[in-house]
Amino acid sequence: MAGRIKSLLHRWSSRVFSVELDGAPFYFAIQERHRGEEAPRVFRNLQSHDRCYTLLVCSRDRIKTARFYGELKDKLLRELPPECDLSPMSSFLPNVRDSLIKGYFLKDISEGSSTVERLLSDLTQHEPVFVCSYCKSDDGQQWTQHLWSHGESQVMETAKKYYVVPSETPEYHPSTLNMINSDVFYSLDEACEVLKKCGDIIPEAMSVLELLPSRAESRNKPDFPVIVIEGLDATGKTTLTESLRETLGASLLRSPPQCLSPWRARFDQEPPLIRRAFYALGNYITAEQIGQEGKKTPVIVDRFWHSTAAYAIATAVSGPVCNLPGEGSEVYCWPSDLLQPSLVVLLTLDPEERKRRLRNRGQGKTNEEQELDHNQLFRLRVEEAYRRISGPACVSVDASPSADQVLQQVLLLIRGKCHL
Ligand SMILES: Nc1ncnc2c1ncn2[C@@H]1O[C@H](COP(=O)(O)OP(=O)(O)O)[C@@H](O)[C@H]1O
Ligand SMILES: Nc1ccn([C@H]2C[C@H](O)[C@@H](COP(=O)(O)OP(=O)(O)O)O2)c(=O)n1
Repeated sequence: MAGRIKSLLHRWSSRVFSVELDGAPFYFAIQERHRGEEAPRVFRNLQSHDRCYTLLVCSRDRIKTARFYGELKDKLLRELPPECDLSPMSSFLPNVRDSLIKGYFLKDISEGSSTVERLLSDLTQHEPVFVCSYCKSDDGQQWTQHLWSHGESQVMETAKKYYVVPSETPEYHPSTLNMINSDVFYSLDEACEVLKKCGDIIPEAMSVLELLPSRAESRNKPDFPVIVIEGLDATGKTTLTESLRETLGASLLRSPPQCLSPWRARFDQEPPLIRRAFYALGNYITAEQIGQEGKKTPVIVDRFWHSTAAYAIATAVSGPVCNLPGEGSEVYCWPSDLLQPSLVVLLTLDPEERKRRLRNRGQGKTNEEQELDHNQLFRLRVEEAYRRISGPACVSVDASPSADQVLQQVLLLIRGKCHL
């Protein structure tokens, strides 16, 4: 049996299930004996004839799993009767790294069960999906969970029923358990491995790999200072980086680099695992260019690893800032094989002023940038993740004064730190 499937079933009864309803997670666990606990929140208000299912996506191939997770949602929305409700869910072993398995929680309040059950049964036989169904116990108070048999692994546990009980909010938000090398990459090799494995399904991945430096550690340590400018969209990075280039006679680079532009939209459609590996590789290509340019002049860089990591972390976690990995977590550490800039400046801006600048500029935005607009919590998570990244940490600069005042402020910082 494949490793991931084995680990799913091994300690099955130690797993916690998290269902996200209206943006808030509800946790439940399973146990063999009926101990009289009340039913978890997600099951209250349900009638005996309502049917609930969890669908967990898990296979030995993590690329396939990541892609199928997205495809499954489209398939379910297309094929399920309209009386079905679908919410994101996950299952994990509390505080155990890489134990998170993502899936969907399905509530079916339609009259007949056959369409849904046929669809789910078909999925368990042919796709990397594990299905559990839930029934009200004989006394009408408790809910029980049954794991369905599965085509790939011939699960033997199906006869066993478990009682469903509420579970406490875990110490670490479940999404943080699988973050390292799935959402954020800490070496060129780890990110490359993901793209290599996608080569046969995404031919563009091979073109990206061809652009990569052969080795990560910069063979060309820059002689001149390297200054990175970070910040959310419309905080003034383009305006500032261009002024810095002129004032300092510097080279201006960006991440992702220009040479990746033809493929960016393609990778933006992919699930986080693949998309984040693409952006991570962009930083290594930019680092190579910094090495070249930094022999001749100071280098200004418009976005770099802070952006890659902050957006990835903030997207992987949902809810308020307290769900982020704690300050000082290894998640925020700079990759040891990536060139370290001399200074990283984070432009900060009041959300209303940022919106005004966005409106004035009036260009198209990435989905993530649109998300920043109408999802205040997401914006707060990105900003906080930026601040928590270390090695080098960023220095915040208020970007609300005039463009010239911001430039002067940043020049002061550069002169203080980089002896220019
Ligand atoms: N300090 C500033 N004060 C007022 N407007 C600014 C300032 N800096 C930039 N802008 C304007 O705000 C908009 C967004 O700036 P831009 O440099 O394109 O941001 P980014 O590159 O971070 O997306 C542009 O229309 C720009 O002219
Ligand atoms: N070095 C980088 C740069 C951007 N990204 C990702 C993070 C966000 O999803 C987008 C933001 O990029 P976008 O092009 O919208 O930003 P600008 O308009 O250049 O300010 O790209 C990244 O992961 N790594």
